[in-house]
Amino acid sequence: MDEILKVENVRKQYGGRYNKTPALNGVSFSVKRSEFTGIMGPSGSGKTTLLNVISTIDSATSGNIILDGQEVVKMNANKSAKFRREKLGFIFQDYNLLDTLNVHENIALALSIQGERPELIDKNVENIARTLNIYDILNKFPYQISGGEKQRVSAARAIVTNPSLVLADEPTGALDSKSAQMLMETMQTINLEIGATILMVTHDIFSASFCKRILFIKDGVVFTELVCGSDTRNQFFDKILNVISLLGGL
Ligand SMILES: Nc1ncnc2c1ncn2[C@@H]1O[C@H](COP(=O)(O)OP(=O)(O)OP(=O)(O)O)[C@@H](O)[C@H]1O
Repeated sequence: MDEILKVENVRKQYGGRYNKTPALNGVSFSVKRSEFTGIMGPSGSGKTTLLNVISTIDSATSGNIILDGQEVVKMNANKSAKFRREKLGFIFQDYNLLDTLNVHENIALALSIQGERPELIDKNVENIARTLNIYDILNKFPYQISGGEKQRVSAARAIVTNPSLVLADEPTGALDSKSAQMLMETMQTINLEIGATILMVTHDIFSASFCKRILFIKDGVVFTELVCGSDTRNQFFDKILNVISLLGGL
């Protein structure tokens, strides 16, 4: 497996000369193609900042980030908007679906913006909807579906463009435990069956136990990492719990 993402000694400081807040203090790690990696760490440890600098929503103060061969840190605004559209998929805690579009249109939007042919768009949307078990709700609007279904629609929307990397920030944060389990099974499907590379921030050990590797962030650096290897999900859950106890909780 080749490396799709390389994060090298990335620092991020918020504020000006007199009110500096260091958020990232030299983070380094890499992610291989088709890996499902989790990021865990205490509140304020820099997890969201890390996703934001990888996705060019925010700029790093120093360091280097290379995604699919492109240097992210030096991109100008025009290039980074195109980069986000073409290379990244996003799944947020609050879904971010457009209320005036139905499920099919929400999933199709990025492909329409890219100017894909309507027949191809329909085919892609329908294929993903079947895989993620949301085919029957394609004509419904976001207000007519459950939170769990909304999040599976967000997952479909995130991968319909076949992005190099899917970034998920607390995707199960607003879900009850049954919907959270269904979403994590969905994430596993897009990882194993579609081969999507996923980087997911979560506080939730159950959600994290679906990952193949967890990076633990503390005070803006990678403190340690755990690899699932041949562990069962329950064994991996226990190992994650141990590291979190060592960190003094999340
Ligand atoms: N826009 C900002 N301006 C100034 N400081 C910020 C800003 N965003 C984040 N910070 C600070 O940077 C640090 C890291 O924040 P970040 O949101 O990345 O943490 P986090 O690990 O995602 O936390 P949580 O788990 O609570 O969401 C914190 O000290 C936070 O207060």
